[in-house]
Amino acid sequence: MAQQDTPSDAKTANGAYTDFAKAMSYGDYLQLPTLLSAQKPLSTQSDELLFIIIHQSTELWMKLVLHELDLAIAGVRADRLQPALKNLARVGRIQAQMIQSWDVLSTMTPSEYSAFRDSLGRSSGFQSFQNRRIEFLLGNKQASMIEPHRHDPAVSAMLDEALAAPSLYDEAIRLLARRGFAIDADVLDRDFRESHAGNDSVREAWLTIYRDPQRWWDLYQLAEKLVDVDDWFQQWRFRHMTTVKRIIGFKRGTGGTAGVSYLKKATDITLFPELWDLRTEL
Ligand code: HEM
Ligand SMILES: N[C@@H](CC(=O)c1ccccc1NC=O)C(=O)O
Repeated sequence: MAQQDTPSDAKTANGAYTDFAKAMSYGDYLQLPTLLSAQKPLSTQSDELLFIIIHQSTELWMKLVLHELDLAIAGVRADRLQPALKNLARVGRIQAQMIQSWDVLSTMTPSEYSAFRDSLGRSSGFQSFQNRRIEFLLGNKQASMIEPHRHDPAVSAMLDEALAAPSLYDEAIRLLARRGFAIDADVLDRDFRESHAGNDSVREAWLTIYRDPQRWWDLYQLAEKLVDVDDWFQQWRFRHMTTVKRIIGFKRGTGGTAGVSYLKKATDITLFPELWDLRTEL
């Protein structure tokens, strides 16, 4: 009987196994039937498949970004900086992929997109709950962004929790305090539902670190990883805005915002303000 559960050792000429009636195959492990049946264009326009795949692959990368950011936040909180730096380095490489994917999408012309845009209804990336959780973990907090998710209790609970929790940068600032830097009490104990506003005591701490990197090497490395993430996030937002401009011009967004002007405003967002400010003073 056990013998029936054992796959045969039948092989091709180059030694590859061929019997997957009983053994786990590549497609089994990766759930490919599920993954590859999730692309359901609503129109007959052939470019809609590109549109769906770009979004789905970005959402998969976002899933990994969230996984790595959760680990990085927990690592900084527990004073385990080296593993957290590794998580952040990986986030950076994923962001590079996400930025690169705008070039693939830009092969779609306005004529091609307008042929299926109507079938998107009110759906929009504005309603990406993974993107919103990433923004919250990185400290860009806006409670109203949870409203489009109120119809989904599980998603809104997840976003409520992320909104109320200290961000990656809040944890980095708490670490500075644990290392002996004089950080204002109202920065350490604040309402985390709001975005962090630039603060002199935090800027002074980072300045001290950048003036003597050798002495503060791990904090200096953390700061540069944070700047990488902020820089690449800004680049992603910028490419989103320019790609949208070339595909829909200045039309309103399906999500209800003014469109390009909304996205352009978002390119000004700075997640870790003191880390940018210190460069002028150094
Ligand atoms: C033809 C391509 C695209 C167009 C025309 C487009 C257009 C827009 C517009 C106009 C908005 C503003 C909200 C609205 O009113 O709809 C928006 C938001 C958004 N889009 Fe796209 N988008 C495109 C591709 C993508 C892709 C590939 C992603 C990747 C997942 C994406 C993710 C987002 C996100 C996360 C937001 C929310 C941004 C924020 O609130 O800060 N978009 N998009
Ligand atoms: N907001 C876009 C529509 C859009 O791009 C979209 C629609 C459904 C799912 C994801 C989308 N991507 C990003 O916003 C538009 O106004 O054309």
